[in-house]
Amino acid sequence: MKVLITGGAGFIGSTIASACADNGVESVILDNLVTGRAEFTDGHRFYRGDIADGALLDQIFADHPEIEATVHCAALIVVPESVSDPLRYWHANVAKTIAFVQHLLRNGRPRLLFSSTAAMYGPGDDFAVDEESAIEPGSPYARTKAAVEVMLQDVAAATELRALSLRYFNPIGADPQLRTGLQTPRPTHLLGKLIEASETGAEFAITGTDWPTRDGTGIRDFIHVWDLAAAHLAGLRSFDEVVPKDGSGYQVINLGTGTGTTVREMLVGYEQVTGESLRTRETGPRLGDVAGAYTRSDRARRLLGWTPEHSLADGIRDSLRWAEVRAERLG
Ligand SMILES: NC(=O)c1ccc[n+]([C@@H]2O[C@H](COP(=O)([O-])OP(=O)(O)OC[C@H]3O[C@@H](n4cnc5c(N)ncnc54)[C@H](O)[C@@H]3O)[C@@H](O)[C@H]2O)c1
Ligand SMILES: O=c1ccn([C@@H]2O[C@H](COP(=O)(O)OP(=O)(O)O[C@H]3O[C@H](CO)[C@@H](O)[C@H](O)[C@H]3O)[C@@H](O)[C@H]2O)c(=O)[nH]1
Repeated sequence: MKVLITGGAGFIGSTIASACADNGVESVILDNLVTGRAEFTDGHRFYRGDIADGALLDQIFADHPEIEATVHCAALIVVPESVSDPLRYWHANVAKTIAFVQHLLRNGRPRLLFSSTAAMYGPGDDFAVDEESAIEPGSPYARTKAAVEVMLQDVAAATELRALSLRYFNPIGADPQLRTGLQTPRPTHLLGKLIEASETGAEFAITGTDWPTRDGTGIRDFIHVWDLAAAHLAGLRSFDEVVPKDGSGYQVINLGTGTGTTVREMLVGYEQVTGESLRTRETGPRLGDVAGAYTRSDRARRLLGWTPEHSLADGIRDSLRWAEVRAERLG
């Protein structure tokens, strides 16, 4: 099998490409390198360019008529940036994805897996959400993802397009073989900040201690990126059963572990893995922060036959291993 991966030079897309390679699925990567790294495409066929470039897409499909499906990871993903520059996000994530879908249909490529986000769920009573839970995206970034989902559903109902939206919870870790990982040197997410605190000896700030969670701190569902990649492989292999030709042409699946982990629990987990004790301080929540969510859905298991195999400790360990080699790998 051969697949097109947009955003395959980024964190998640490159991990999916590695998982595909390990399982006999060939990847063709399309990425404009706005945040991605050319090094991450090593070993794969790589086209540097934009998802909205119709002539380039026609060329790719002419060069690779065997491409059976597309994994669409390309997007801008920084939440605060989406607040300060929403037009850039709507253009990059929505307008360009509309153009991209037009190019797919023109080239007769109806199968699409879309990288969506659990950040679009509204706050539930107990933080556990399934695919039918209320969609209340809290940022322009999450709204662009929700808008693309609605667009895909409409287009799938009227054309040959068939789309599977995969709503990721919070990815951590790296490819266990460390071929790729998170490319940013100064990540702002929880685990990145824990690693930074242990590297620099600075205090780790617990941002938000008044949420209605079991210990007052934010709660998330941390999913190992290698498990996420495995779910895409399962989605590619079972695509025609999961999104059958004779149905609505659209399906959505949560990709999380089903376990909620609070910030304090993550801190304890980190200290257990490293044997370190971090200095901490407590502050108010970050701008735009939410209490958080974890999945309670078994749809991924039922439809994809997929269950996550990596523990929280595995994710912490692989993030640490990648942090050690990142600079030397990326220069
Ligand atoms: N990382 C997360 O926490 C998270 C959570 C939920 C969903 N997602 C989604 O997963 C996908 C991948 O995220 P990531 O963490 O790997 O981000 P990333 O920034 O590492 O990867 C995105 C890739 O897309 C490329 N790209 C962006 N716009 C493009 C365009 N117009 N044409 C071609 N290439 C383009 C970038 O160069 C980059 O390589 C995104 O769609 C994101 O919204 C990520
Ligand atoms: O130094 C820190 C960093 C984070 N947190 C807390 O940790 C929790 C999780 O934060 P983070 O790891 O940033 O996850 P999210 O808030 O869910 O946001 C991330 O995950 C989203 C969904 O995957 C993406 O859309 C965002 O871009 C990405 O920042 C929150 O309660 C934060 O307040 C701290 O206490 N201290």
